[in-house]
Amino acid sequence: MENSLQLPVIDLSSSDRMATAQSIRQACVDCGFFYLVGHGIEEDLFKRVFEESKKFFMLPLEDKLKLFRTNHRGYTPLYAESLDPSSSSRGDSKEGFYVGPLNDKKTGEDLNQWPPAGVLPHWRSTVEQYYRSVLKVGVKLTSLVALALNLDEDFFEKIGALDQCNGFLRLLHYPGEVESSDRQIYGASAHSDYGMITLLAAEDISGLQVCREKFAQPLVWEDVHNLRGAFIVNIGDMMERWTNCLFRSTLHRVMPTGRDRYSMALFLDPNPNCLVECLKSCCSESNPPSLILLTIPRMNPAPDNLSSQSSGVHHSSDLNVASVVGCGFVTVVDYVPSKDNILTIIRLSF
Ligand SMILES: O=C(O)CCC(=O)C(=O)O
Ligand SMILES: [Fe+2]
Repeated sequence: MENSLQLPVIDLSSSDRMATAQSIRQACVDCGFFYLVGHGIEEDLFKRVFEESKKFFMLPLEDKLKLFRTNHRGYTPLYAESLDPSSSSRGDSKEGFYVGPLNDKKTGEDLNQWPPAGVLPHWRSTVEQYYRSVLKVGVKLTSLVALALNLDEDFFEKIGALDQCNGFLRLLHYPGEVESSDRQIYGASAHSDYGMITLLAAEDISGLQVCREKFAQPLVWEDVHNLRGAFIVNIGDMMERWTNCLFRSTLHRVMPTGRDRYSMALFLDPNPNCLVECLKSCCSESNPPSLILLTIPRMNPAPDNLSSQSSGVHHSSDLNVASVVGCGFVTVVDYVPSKDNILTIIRLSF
């Protein structure tokens, strides 16, 4: 049964930071999703960046493919990925364009790819302006998230999570017309996001759904509607891990609506060198850390086209986690294959 979900509204501009932090805590514990208003980004900037995004996706495929994703930046064509590898669909019916950190502080180089200025003259400046603005909002929000966890507001900065700020902006286009198929087609199949927080801006077309109980059967999906001018914010897996599952990294997906849909997601990920471990304030003797990280040597050869997968529940044929841990109830939460090892994050139920 599909219902509509009323998300709480958080005002980033409120002067009562403690009250705002408390509302964020409630939202993250209840559902892991909320609307963010008072963020200070002008409507005109959203409008301009959506216009540029549409211009890019309207280019001939061969031009877009010249910017095919490398270094996690650039174009990903329709059906190129499936966020839920267990789904039987042919791939997600969406195309995207990733923009990473604007310059690498270590090397000074910009690894991003940009459409040629001769083709889209305002593209780079508009997208860069939006990237900087939304990243600033995201960083400001992390200080409130820290307060919401009874931590110092610069906690995530102090532990290095925000070093060389690892924000990835993804422009997305879900075509209105999808191939006819006897299999279910998803715009984005069920997944949770990997990082700390995600800030999503979507045009006024629905399609986003969340499932508040990712381990329930059957899964219940609820529509999330757009709130004009607001970001839809959600908690990612790393934040769930920091908080010992107190803050929820909620399963979500995008369904085709029959109309073209454009959205842009900023994924604020922790710096890759930052150790994400259960916060002291989120565990105790009676509430031990419930997510455990295991590195298991591979028994089967790795496929050539490895990509890390992390979301929802994954089952792997070449590992038997329960026997490794010797514990009755084990759910594989994340599953990150590499050439020689499988990094697996499991949830223990005692
Ligand atoms: O486009 C949307 O509404 C959601 C996109 C999303 O969930 C993602 O890319 O992770
Ligand atoms: Fe997502």
